[in-house]
Amino acid sequence: MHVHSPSELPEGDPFGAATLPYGIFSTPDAPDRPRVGVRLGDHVLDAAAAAAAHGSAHAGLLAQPTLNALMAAGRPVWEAVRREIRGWLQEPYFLPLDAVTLHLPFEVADYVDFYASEHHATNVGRIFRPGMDPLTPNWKHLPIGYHGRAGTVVVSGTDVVRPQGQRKAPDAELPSFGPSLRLDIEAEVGFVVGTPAPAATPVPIGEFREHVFGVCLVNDWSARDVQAWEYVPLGPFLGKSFATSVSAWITPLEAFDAARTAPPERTHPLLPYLDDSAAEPGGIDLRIEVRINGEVVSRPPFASMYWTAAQQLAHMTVNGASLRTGDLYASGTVSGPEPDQLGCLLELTQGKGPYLADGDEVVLTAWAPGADGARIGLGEVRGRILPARTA
Ligand SMILES: O=C(O)/C=C/C(=O)CC(=O)CC(=O)O
Ligand SMILES: [Ca+2]
Ligand SMILES: [Mg+2]
Repeated sequence: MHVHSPSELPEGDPFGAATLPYGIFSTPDAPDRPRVGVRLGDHVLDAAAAAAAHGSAHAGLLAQPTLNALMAAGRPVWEAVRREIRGWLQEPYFLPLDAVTLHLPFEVADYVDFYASEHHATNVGRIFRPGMDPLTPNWKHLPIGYHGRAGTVVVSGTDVVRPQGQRKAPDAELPSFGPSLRLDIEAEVGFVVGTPAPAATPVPIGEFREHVFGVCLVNDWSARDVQAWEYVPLGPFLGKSFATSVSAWITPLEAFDAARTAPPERTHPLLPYLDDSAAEPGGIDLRIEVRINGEVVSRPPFASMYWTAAQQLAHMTVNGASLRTGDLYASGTVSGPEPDQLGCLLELTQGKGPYLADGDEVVLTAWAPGADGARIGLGEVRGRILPARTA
């Protein structure tokens, strides 16, 4: 039942031979045998079958139901496997993408969400804290983040039930309980940790590549009414923990080498552990598109992010916190300087709404320039809102 991949992909296909993202798939005839697949165009390489047929030393890693074993194996193995996969692209181990089921690609260990877009932080600060400085005094000195809920990270295509909770309108005397009336999206880019790090051994900026396996798209669904009432003084909690969607494909970090770009100029001196002036350019020129019910509502530019993923990893571990295979950290909402580059409805509607309605479907896509005119895609992250389950 395997087929050959298409020998020619359309020019500029974001899933060409320069991308080759990893995912976990199963087929209808073997639904309980999820395994590693690699996307090429609109086909999936059955990497487990190809590895077994070739007697690859990595066949065991590719027959797993999650990417965690491969991710834990470390960069030399990641590079060896990628070389092997390139050698299998002309072979008959492919399945049509629409004939497989895609699963959550890795077991999420911890989930951290940052707040790294200066434009987003400024806009949200103005809306949530009018009359105060929109950027808090720490913002330019450290990448602000919070710990999210790893167990509610879901794969693209999973429906999202409208959350319920406490919310209090500014003019109401008391809080009330019910379905969120301000359900929002947050367009973000996620980084997936492969190589773990023991406690008390901070990961310097220069070691980012040794630890980060790949990149995905993230939609950090946010109930703004719940969030605005609950977050003082400890930050986001139930307003964001009900669901976080990730793409089914994890694109290897090195696929973005040609898209590396310098982050915006730093306006404040950085402590040495965050100083990236001598490191490889930490930004990535990823262009995101946000669609709601098929219509493009925004094009957030990831290159505009103030804090880089390498700085975020250095900051996450500088206190001695360990890293585990499967740790996911997201960039924070990606918003650019222009009104059509904002990464959430809170900003796109200047806090006035409308927010998501039941039945709305949100799709995030993104691509970055590769070498020789290629496009490097991130897999889409798709989610539809289902009505709240009220009693
Ligand atoms: O500034 C606030 O009070 C709230 C900020 C957010 O909701 C943003 C958040 O989750 C972090 C991010 O995605 O940038
Ligand atoms: Ca977020
Ligand atoms: Mg979330």
